[in-house]
Amino acid sequence: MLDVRGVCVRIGDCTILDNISFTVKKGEMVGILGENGSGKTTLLQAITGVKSFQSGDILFNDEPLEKMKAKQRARKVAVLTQEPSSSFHTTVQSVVELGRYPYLNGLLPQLSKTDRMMIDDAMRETKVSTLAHRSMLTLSGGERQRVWLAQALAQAPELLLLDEPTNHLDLAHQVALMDYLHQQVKKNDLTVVCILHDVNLASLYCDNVLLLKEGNVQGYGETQQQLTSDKLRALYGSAFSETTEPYSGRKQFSVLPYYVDFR
Ligand SMILES: Nc1ncnc2c1ncn2[C@@H]1O[C@H](COP(=O)(O)OP(=O)(O)OP(=O)(O)O)[C@@H](O)[C@H]1O
Repeated sequence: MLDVRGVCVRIGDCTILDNISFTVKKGEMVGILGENGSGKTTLLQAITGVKSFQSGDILFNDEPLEKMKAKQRARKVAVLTQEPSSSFHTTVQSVVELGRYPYLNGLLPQLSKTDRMMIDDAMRETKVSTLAHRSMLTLSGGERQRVWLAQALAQAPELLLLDEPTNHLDLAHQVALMDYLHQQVKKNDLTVVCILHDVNLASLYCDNVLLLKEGNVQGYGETQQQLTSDKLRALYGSAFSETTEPYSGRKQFSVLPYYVDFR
């Protein structure tokens, strides 16, 4: 489905991404992990065409993404960025409705019954229906985050790219969001590529993880194989202890404070 081949991004003399390659299959959930400044957002921006890359290819179902027309691409790929602009006085309902824009045609486009149904579904799933008539300016950070997610879901993409989607969310909403995405991946074959700072959420939910360090791939593959305390130490420069979550059998990590002698 998504094939990133040898992508390099340079800004001035600086190499931000160096020869990045990985493949994501339909119906997979992939986490991108790495320290601040390692190039995670730049990679998502290269995939969405916001940032140009100097070499390499990014293919979606064997077609170069950058050659697709904007509307065609928006029907296939939706993006939830880290800080979507929200400094305007518009209602939650209108923001989510914009998710259907790639499907509208004509000079005076009208939402169809299907469009309305998809908007309602997305708002219900993200629990923002009761906020429909509120101005975006009056929402909390977590509520706003859920509205942007509703917009991305209303777009009904095949591939959903998320930059730190659990940012601003409390623990219950983080798990609810990840549960929902996981369900969409497993039941509806949605493909998700998701930047996460929470290694434990990545371990619980992602099929594969991509480990990025200073613009290079440190590892890519099955989550439980990639996530080890040694690899995390190399990735983040901090020590981690490892346990197994008894119900899912998945690894969980604690970052160790300096006063713990872990050697
Ligand atoms: N326009 C630019 N000019 C110069 N450097 C840039 C530019 N855009 C990004 N960078 C640098 O590229 C590097 C990667 O940035 P990026 O935002 O992709 O990191 P990230 O892994 O998403 O970080 P974070 O976890 O902090 O969000 C950083 O060092 C950043 O300062």
